[in-house]
Amino acid sequence: MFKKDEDFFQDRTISFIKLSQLSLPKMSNWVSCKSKILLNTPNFSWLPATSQTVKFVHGDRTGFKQYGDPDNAHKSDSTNHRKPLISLPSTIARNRQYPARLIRSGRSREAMLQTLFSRNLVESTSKNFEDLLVPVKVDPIQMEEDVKIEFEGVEDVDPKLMVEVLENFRNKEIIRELAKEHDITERLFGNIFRSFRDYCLKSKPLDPDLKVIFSDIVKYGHSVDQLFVFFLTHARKMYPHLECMKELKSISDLTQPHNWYPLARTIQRKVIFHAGPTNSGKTHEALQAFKNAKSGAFCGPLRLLAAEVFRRMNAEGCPCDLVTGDDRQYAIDNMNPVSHIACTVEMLSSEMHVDLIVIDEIQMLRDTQRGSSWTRALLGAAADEIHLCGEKAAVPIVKKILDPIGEHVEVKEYERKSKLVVSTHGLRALTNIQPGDCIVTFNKKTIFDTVRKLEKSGVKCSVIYGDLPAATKRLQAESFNDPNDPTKVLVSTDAIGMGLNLNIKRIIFERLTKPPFGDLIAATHVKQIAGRAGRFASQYTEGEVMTLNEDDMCILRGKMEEPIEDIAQVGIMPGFEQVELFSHHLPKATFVNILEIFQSIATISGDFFLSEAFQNMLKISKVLHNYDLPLKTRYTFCLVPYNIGKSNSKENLLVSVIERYIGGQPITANFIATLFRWPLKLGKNLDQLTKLEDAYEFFDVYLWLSYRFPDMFTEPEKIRDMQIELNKIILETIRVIIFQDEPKCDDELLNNLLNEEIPETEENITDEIALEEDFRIEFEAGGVKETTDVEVEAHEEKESQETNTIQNEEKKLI
Ligand SMILES: Nc1ncnc2c1ncn2[C@@H]1O[C@H](COP(=O)(O)OP(=O)(O)OP(=O)(O)O)[C@@H](O)[C@H]1O
Repeated sequence: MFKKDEDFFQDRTISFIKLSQLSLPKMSNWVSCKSKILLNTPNFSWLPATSQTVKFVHGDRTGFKQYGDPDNAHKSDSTNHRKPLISLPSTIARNRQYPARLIRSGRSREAMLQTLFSRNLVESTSKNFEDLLVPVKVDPIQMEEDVKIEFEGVEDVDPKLMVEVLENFRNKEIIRELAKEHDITERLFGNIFRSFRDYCLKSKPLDPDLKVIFSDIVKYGHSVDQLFVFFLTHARKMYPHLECMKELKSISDLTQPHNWYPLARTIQRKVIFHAGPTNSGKTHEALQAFKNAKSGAFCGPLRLLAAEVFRRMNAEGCPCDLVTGDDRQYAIDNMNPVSHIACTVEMLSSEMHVDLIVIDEIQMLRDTQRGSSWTRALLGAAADEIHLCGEKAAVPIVKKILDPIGEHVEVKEYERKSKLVVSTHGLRALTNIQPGDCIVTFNKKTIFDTVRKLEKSGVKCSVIYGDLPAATKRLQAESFNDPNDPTKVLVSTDAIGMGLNLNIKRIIFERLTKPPFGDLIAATHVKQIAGRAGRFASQYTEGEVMTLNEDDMCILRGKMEEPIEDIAQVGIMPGFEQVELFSHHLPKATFVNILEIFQSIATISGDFFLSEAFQNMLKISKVLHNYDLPLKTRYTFCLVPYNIGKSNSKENLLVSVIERYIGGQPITANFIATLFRWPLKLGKNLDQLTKLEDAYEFFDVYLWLSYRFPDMFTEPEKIRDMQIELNKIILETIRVIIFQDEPKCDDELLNNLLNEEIPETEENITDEIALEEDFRIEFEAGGVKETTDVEVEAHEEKESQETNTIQNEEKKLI
């Protein structure tokens, strides 16, 4: 923002909704006439550098005239004596993913999350430590009359005096401090004291040592402090963890993860960081070193990428095996492993010493779900030479993490090999699509809507999105890449963002927001996706990036210019050894309890965060809670890459498999076929397609388990055959949906729920009218068109009906 702009805001204390580099004033500072949004300021010199892309319009109430040179717009304004009119970027205004009312009220994303938390839609992740401790009941002694005689000789103390003594004990400051030193927190102290008092007052007889202490305190004025030893013994019976708190804290100390990898710590590793933007040849360079090494491992972020390296290495005369969670392929055979492997990062063993290891897309360290796998690979890779490839933003954190080990990081910087330009305009209409275009959206329904429109006008498309089986993705990518294939356009989610080499000429963002909260996508993400255009050595050597809607171009420019912030924290996850040690110290605790206690007392330094994968592990551990399984088996099952989320059917599938496992019966392909009522039928809509994809995902889970429990998951080959069959069904279903059926998948439930009521203040209503106006510009296959007032009313009517439906759904849910 310009200096003068800051002054402007300081004068007027206006608050902002920050949209990347484009800062808009709070909606209350925009006023609307019926069909336009006016900026309620005397001038608009405040607009930030990216403002040249904001559409400046002025004129009458119905027309939208655009100034070619917005920098001079204020001059026009001064001559015209009219307030300037600005249309909001349509990503914000048109996109219902970003709840309009929240934008209008200036409420933050945090506020949205709070709403979700308060509705229990998002689970709170970590519990208070004390909430997790289940006290063991310590009952007062109740002995038979004849046994009591043995203890006679020590005088009974008057219970009233005992109460007094206990009260003094409880209220003494030094006692509290002593308790704290033994890890007895205030809250535990209260619980323990109540139980201890009951024990002292109700035990018949009270054990003689304790009786003597009470007697001495009452008769001879001894200090109540003498009770502490008995209190502590009682506390440790109630809360066994108090006896090993030091050990538990030390096991859950995650501040020095480099010490978890003894083999890597015996090697003086040479670390080379290939840093640069996408398509700068980083991976290519690292792969040259990989090929020339005597032995090596390549760790990629995706199965597809690992498989690509596996194929490429073998084709280039470097024998290489493939190891992913659910697949193994060999240059020779499984009895003769070769010295090079390509694997997914999760599969890298820290107990295998090789000459050289490549860790691709190292910036994934910051990923909330999978980041811990990169941290593990970075610290645990047992090789003489480590090659890291990724964004420059990861260099400082990598150096910081490796510093305590004394490892120096040599940084090699790269420039993008081919040109990538941000277009001067948006695509405006699907009719302007060209061969080599890739439309990127973040919603499956939009993918199919878009493909249907394109196919209707004779444009053949490939489709790629995250849930699509890897094999289907590969086939779709191959069709798009093949110059002899009629498929010329790709419609995809951000699933293309990493590693895949695709023959893309232009990346076209359908929108720049991402479900479920409708956040604007981060600059790093935008650049990563945009970088797929114009790959070096591909069919298109120059790439271009644009948005579908003209109005979103300003945001895109801002994102492409935004510097990428250095990574501040990386993911971390405890290993089996730590969980095992915990369970050794807390033999009576359940596995769920062990994980929860671990999470609550774990110490993590500022450079790390506990991976969200830990939450998934916790979720699966709750599903397995009632089943009797050895610790290691339970732990392995909990690591299964299966995001059960809130899906009952996914949970039931897992339970069926576990029950059979516990019953000692092998989990055969036949059993799986029965579970799914195989053969599966062709789907006709998005819901049915999702079910087919879920089935494919479960087959992947089977394959994953078959490598861990080969004696029980006995028929991986048959499952692979079923996957091939299922892949055909999925491809055919996609075709059916595109050509015949209307998708029936509703918009994200969460988004609907986010459109919660906000008090209808005058300010909000004004803003609402203003925003609705912007919905008038809608993208259609025929291009940008202006809507008439009648259409606007019809649109408003529809919106209001939708709101009622949403509110009814909300009520039902609540
Ligand atoms: N020196 C080179 N000679 C031939 N081809 C190259 C060379 N450098 C890069 N390439 C090719 O250019 C494409 C992009 O290179 P590469 O994948 O190494 O880039 P990158 O910087 O790792 O990008 P990303 O981070 O997006 O994966 C690949 O197809 C690669 O094979």
